[in-house]
Amino acid sequence: MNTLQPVGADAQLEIEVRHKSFEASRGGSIEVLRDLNFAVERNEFVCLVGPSGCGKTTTLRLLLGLDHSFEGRIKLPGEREPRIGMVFQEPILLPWRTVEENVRLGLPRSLSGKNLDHLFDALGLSGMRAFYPGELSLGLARRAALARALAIEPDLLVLDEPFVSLDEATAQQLRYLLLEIWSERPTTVLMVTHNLLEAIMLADRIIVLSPRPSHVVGSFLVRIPRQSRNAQVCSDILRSFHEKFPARAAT
Ligand SMILES: Nc1ncnc2c1ncn2[C@@H]1O[C@H](COP(=O)(O)OP(=O)(O)OP(=O)(O)O)[C@@H](O)[C@H]1O
Repeated sequence: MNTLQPVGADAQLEIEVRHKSFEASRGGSIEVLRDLNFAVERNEFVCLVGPSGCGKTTTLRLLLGLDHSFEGRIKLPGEREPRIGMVFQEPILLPWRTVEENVRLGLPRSLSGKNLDHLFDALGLSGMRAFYPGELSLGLARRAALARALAIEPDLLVLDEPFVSLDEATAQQLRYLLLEIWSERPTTVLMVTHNLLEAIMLADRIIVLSPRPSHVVGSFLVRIPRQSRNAQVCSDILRSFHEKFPARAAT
């Protein structure tokens, strides 16, 4: 059984899943996770990568409390009820509410009067606060979903391929925006991605999962400061990543 990945004493998030399976449609069960153990430090940005179908989204669903049928333990940040911001592949916005209303809906009472000018501005949404989701491109809808996740000042940000199926220029712009906002107010982030270069650009650490039943194969620390991670540096880091995870790097 592999142990928790060491992250120091300040672990904010601890995942210890002994076993998680689903009923298979043709009978029997599919074991998805077995002894999946890792921790994420306070304000650490961690990307989770692994082969398709290995259980990344399942892991996020367990930690979000959307699925309770598993053996193990999950420790979330904070002593009070943690505030968790989440962005999934599909930006789930209420179509009958404006962008601003969608963002404000999620605010806890203590932040209900919050001035959101800076956030909308930083995400390039200032002119679209009164728009309805149906009037937004996918890229803008993703920005609105990010705004909603960040507005609550989350203790934990959970991102499931938030930039997938965007054109590369839009995706890159959103990655920069995310980093800019996150640098102003760092928080603990767990993000699933298939894009290793994206993980290298954003993460402090990349956790690599095995095929099903999934466990942690290892971690890759991205030690170079983010401001120095230009295209050449990222491709050098990618080479080191592939050297460390030759076969398992496929995502
Ligand atoms: N509700 C469910 N019922 C049955 N099987 C499920 C259910 N949800 C997920 N699975 C199965 O569990 C496995 C893991 O799914 P999951 O979506 O977590 O993988 P993933 O690593 O996020 O995949 P991808 O990278 O392709 O998005 C898959 O084989 C999937 O078919």
